[in-house]
Amino acid sequence: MAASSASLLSTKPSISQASLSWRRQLPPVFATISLPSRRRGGGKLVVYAMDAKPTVLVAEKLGEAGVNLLKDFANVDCSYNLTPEELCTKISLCDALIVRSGTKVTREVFESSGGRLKVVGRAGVGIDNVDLAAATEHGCLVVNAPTANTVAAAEHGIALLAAMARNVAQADASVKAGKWQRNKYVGVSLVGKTLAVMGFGKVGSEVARRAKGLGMHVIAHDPYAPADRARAIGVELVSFDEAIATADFISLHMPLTPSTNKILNDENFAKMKKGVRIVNVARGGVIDEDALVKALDAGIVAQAALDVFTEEPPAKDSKLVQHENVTVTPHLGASTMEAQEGVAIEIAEAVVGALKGELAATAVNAPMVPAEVLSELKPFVDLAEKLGRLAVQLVTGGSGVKTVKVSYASARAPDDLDTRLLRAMITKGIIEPISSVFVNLVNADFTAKQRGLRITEERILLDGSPESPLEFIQVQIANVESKFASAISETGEIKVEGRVKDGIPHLTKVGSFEVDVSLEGSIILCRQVDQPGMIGKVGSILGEENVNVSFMSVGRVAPRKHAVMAIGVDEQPSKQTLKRIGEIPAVEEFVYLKL
Ligand SMILES: NC(=O)C1=CN([C@@H]2O[C@H](COP(=O)(O)OP(=O)(O)OC[C@H]3O[C@@H](n4cnc5c(N)ncnc54)[C@H](O)[C@@H]3O)[C@@H](O)[C@H]2O)C=CC1
Ligand SMILES: O=C(O)C(=O)COP(=O)(O)O
Repeated sequence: MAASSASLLSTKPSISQASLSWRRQLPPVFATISLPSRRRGGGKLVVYAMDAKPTVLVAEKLGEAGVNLLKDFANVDCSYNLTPEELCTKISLCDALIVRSGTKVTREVFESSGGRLKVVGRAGVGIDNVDLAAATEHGCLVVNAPTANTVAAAEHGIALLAAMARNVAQADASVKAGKWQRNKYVGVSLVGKTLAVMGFGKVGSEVARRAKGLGMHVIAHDPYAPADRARAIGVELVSFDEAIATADFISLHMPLTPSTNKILNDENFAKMKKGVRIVNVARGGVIDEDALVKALDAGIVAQAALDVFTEEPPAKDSKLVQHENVTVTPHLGASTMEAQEGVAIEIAEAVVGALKGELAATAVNAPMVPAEVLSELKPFVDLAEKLGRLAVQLVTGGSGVKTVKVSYASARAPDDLDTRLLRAMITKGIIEPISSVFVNLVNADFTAKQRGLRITEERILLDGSPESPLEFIQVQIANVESKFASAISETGEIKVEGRVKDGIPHLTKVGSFEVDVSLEGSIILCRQVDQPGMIGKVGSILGEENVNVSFMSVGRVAPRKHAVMAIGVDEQPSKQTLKRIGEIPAVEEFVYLKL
């Protein structure tokens, strides 16, 4: 009697039963793929032998501990330096992909995966190299490892700050070239200088803390950071203009987004103090690199220390890289032994968890639902999908399935019930039976919007003890006709309602008829004139046709008037069986619904 359950990341059809996992069986063959690329001599790439385990492609160097964790659960293919074409070719055989900043996970990658790719793990923080919109549209979860390299990045920022101020890199090159230029490489002191930290998140605040230790006066700009967190480490949050105009040193720590793209540009360099020094361990794209070269040449910017570039690696003849007042490193911020081990474990755990169907705490493009909330909601997740499936199968015509109202009846306070998961599963239940797309937690809202399906949610507040998160869920589809007229409620919508009883989802209302049938197997709904012997008649037809009945319930308006009988069946009845049921004189209408 295990409840079959919806899969959070499942492809269609949902395979798993009694769990939230979605593992797919893979064909037990070797795959040999011709590569269009010139590299590897245009040869053939043997991908790997496959078994029932999922396959994880690790496309960039990942710490050993992480790879070992992955191997316990999956086939792991470590293939580095793939061309975009090679990546697109391989990806159709992979369930997960792990990258760092050096791999562009483009829309083509998702399109080439043919729906198999279920999770992209970014072994680090910045996800600007992953096309998130495409991932979401393809129902692919993106997870990152946001904490394990924070200190490494902050330490690298401080290393660059000090190295720049004291010309360490330039002086080193000069000594190695046989020179001894003590006067040329006189530096500037850090103590007492103002450092503006742009982006006061994890890395930015660690940089600020360390810079305070060096005796600097630290200010920060971050439109979204709480002032009390800054105050707690003695940092004042200021406006963007104030930060760049008053700083002796500027250290960049914001993500690359459309609003931070080239945020340091001609206009903003012009507002800076002459002789300002800039450190960038965030993303190259936050600086307009041509504008920086101009500002360096004009002496507005005295020096820059850069770990990141718009194009990586930058062109060999890049004026910026070659500039004598610029110190560069090849995107080393996260590259410490410790950080790489930490990041590898963090991402491997997140990817394995996602492949098991668990919700990742570091999901970038899906709601994060804490484990305890998830386990509480699990039977309702199943109920939600099944109600969606039932409701949509009752539709026969009208203006199309466009407006769905979901009501959640609960004694919990409204902000104590996270309905995103339930909404996603109702959407899955509604869309999948009538289309070829697959829907999961990641792409549910997107898919609904794309199909013009409007899902509104309302809460029905109940009195009583809020032990269970929900009493019942109602799904109503408006402006449609039903193939089972009795499913239309007094207000004109198709309406189904369900509850969870002993952990099993039950259908408890169809239109205005109360029924009670567990949502397992499939269901026959039958409206009849309420009279003795009906249960026996239908039951014996099903018995004669070898269809096992798991549940039967009758809901009636009043004795001897109309009743709706809900019959749970384990097997799909043949057309002949259904015809025989329809021919029972008292049966007014009936419908067979697949769960
Ligand atoms: N060079 C390297 O190897 C590494 C680079 N990074 C990069 O460092 C950056 C920061 O990483 P975390 O601190 O972990 O991220 P985070 O998300 O903790 O912090 C980013 C902060 O930037 C703020 N922000 C967003 N838009 C802003 C704007 N327009 N102006 C000012 N602040 C803004 C956010 O509110 C947030 O507080 C990211 O770009 C990340 O990719 C991180 C680790 C290693
Ligand atoms: O975590 C980040 O955002 C980084 O920039 C680190 O990049 P990496 O993993 O070293 O390629």
